[in-house]
Amino acid sequence: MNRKELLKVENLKQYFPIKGGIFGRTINHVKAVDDVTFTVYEGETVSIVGESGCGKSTTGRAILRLDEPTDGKVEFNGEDIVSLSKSKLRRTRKDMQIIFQDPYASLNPRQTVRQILNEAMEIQNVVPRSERNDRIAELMETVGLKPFQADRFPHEFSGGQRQRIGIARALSVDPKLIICDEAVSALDVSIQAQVLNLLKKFQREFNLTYLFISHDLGVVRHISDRIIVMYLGKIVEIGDKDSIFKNPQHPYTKALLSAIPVPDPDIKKNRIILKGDVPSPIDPPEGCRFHTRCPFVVDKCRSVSPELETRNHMKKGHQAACHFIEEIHSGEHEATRDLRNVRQES
Ligand SMILES: Nc1ncnc2c1ncn2[C@@H]1O[C@H](COP(=O)(O)OP(=O)(O)OP(=O)(O)O)[C@@H](O)[C@H]1O
Repeated sequence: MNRKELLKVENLKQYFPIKGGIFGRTINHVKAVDDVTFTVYEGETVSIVGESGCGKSTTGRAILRLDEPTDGKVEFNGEDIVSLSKSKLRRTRKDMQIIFQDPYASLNPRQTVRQILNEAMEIQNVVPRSERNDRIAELMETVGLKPFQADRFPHEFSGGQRQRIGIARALSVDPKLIICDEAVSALDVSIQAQVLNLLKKFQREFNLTYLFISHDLGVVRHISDRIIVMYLGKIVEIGDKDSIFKNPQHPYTKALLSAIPVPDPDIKKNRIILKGDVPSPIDPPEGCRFHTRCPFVVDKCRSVSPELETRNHMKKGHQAACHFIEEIHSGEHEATRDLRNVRQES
């Protein structure tokens, strides 16, 4: 089946300047996103995962041009987003919505829900004024709220209900893509499940595409078709959900997954504890960015940056950026050999 490419991100870079000195000149840059390329197909959910600070949110913001990207290309529905004029961008934004982690911070506390939804439709000019109240009642019901609650203010709702309002606002303009930036992270687990199920239902009903940004691998496992793993501004692995969860290739992905708690105490996991902290994105390590924390590091990793690639034992579309994917997989990497020898000796 030929899937339609809805979003194409190519060599995206987002460097934030650091100003200093008495003249406030740019003295350095935070390389928050550094040469990121991926495609999102219509109707799928692609998640971006990784530790705090790896560049997930920055990627989402750069795609929407909430921050102007430093370099690279973002193509949405065949249109080059980066070179659009402000007025054309405003029109295209109708099709690309974002839901944030904290719905309270993103909803104007002085507006009723009706005003909030009205404003979204007004800006995008999607529903004639005379039909807006009907549309608002319909939207409220769609997200599991009562139409009369539209005359209440955001503080009169619970966290889960507020997130439903955030979703209603995104849906009000009939978008194609919704970027969910830690959209359920602040909610209780049971409410999280409700909101995730709602998002899945809308995806089927309205043929929506999601770019789902989250640090929570449990949530990501539930919602994703494909997963992108980021480390220090770069993609280290990309693949469909099963490939990533059942057959992770990059040592960083293996470490992330090994840290997920297992409910059954009889199941023992080989937890990979990463040494040290994530280095600064101002001065990222040479070669492979993960080498300072990698249990398999050898000299080559310190100088040569690995490309994303697929090896024979990997499924089509599954790529990882590590020089030693095959050796680690087969247990022939010198670090795995050393570990085995230690085990045999003891
Ligand atoms: N406007 C900005 N100016 C300077 N640095 C920024 C800015 N926005 C983000 N950064 C830096 O860019 C890096 C990536 O941040 P980003 O928020 O994208 O990470 P993240 O993976 O989404 O993590 P989190 O889940 O904690 O938000 C971090 O080092 C952050 O401090």
